[in-house]
Amino acid sequence: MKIAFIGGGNMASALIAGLAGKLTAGANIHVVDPNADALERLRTQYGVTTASASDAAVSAADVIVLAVKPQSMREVAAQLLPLIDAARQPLIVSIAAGIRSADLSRWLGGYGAIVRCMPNTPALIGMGITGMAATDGVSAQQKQAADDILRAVGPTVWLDDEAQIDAVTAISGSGPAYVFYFIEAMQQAAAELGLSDQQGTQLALATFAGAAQLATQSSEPVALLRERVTSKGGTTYAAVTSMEDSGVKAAIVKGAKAAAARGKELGDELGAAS
Ligand SMILES: NC(=O)C1=CN([C@@H]2O[C@H](COP(=O)(O)OP(=O)(O)OC[C@H]3O[C@@H](n4cnc5c(N)ncnc54)[C@H](OP(=O)(O)O)[C@@H]3O)[C@@H](O)[C@H]2O)C=CC1
Ligand SMILES: O=C(O)[C@@H]1CCC=N1
Repeated sequence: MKIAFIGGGNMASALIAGLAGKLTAGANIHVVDPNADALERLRTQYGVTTASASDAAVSAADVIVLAVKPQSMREVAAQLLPLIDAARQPLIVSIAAGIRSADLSRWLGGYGAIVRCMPNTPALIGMGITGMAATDGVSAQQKQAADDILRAVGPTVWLDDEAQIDAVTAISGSGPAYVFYFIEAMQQAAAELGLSDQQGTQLALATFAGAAQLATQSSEPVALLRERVTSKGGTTYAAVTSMEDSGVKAAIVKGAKAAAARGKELGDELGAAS
């Protein structure tokens, strides 16, 4: 399978790390990005081919992954339009937050074979997760190809309704940042309680990894696992009560909803701008 990436930034690099040499040889992956340094790094690390602008190798691809910022998608679609071989109908996979398939299709002259998806950066170590939605013009074979690509970096979750991608973005697309934010808070607390940076980081990271694995492997609800840590009148009770009093859970729910709303707003703004 020949795959072309338009945009070779953070998320494309994470996907390429999982794909190259696994699903397909690095030489079958072509990356287009204006940044020479980013392209040099991708060539050296994964053996991909590169170009500073869309070229014949993009036309020859079976799958074209659009991995540029949402604000660049319309311009990228215009650059891509003359290069798409309508007879071959390559699959277009968009990972951009907010951008709806209907708008992308319109920018590509009514193109039908589009899968919209929302991966996340743990893809870099093969531990991503991706929400996906296909348009009606996507063949079963193309849907399988999109699934193969994203499954190379973690599980995939297919959605019946593309609008749910904004919710996926709010939970797993942006989610790694919330987890890092919580880890940063744990690191700060460790330092303020007198532990060294190295100790605080080791304790916080192992606690996150252990708790996430325990929750993944357990058949019991996460709330019950939390209760098991929480002895009556003990330290955890003091911590969780203080966090509840500070509205931590409500703030996290509100934050995730803000991410979903921003996804929808991006779609409205950038789609309406066409
Ligand atoms: N980062 C994440 O965790 C996730 C991101 N996404 C989505 O992935 C997309 C990319 O995000 P991310 O990787 O973080 O962004 P980056 O800014 O890291 O990468 C985008 C890259 O595309 C380049 N670019 C801009 N215009 C063009 C063009 N016309 N042709 C080719 N390349 C171009 C940019 O160059 P320059 O910098 O010079 O403009 C940049 O190197 C976004 O739409 C985002 O919503 C989805 C899931 C998770
Ligand atoms: O912050 C963003 O807009 C992108 C989409 C999900 C993660 N990063």
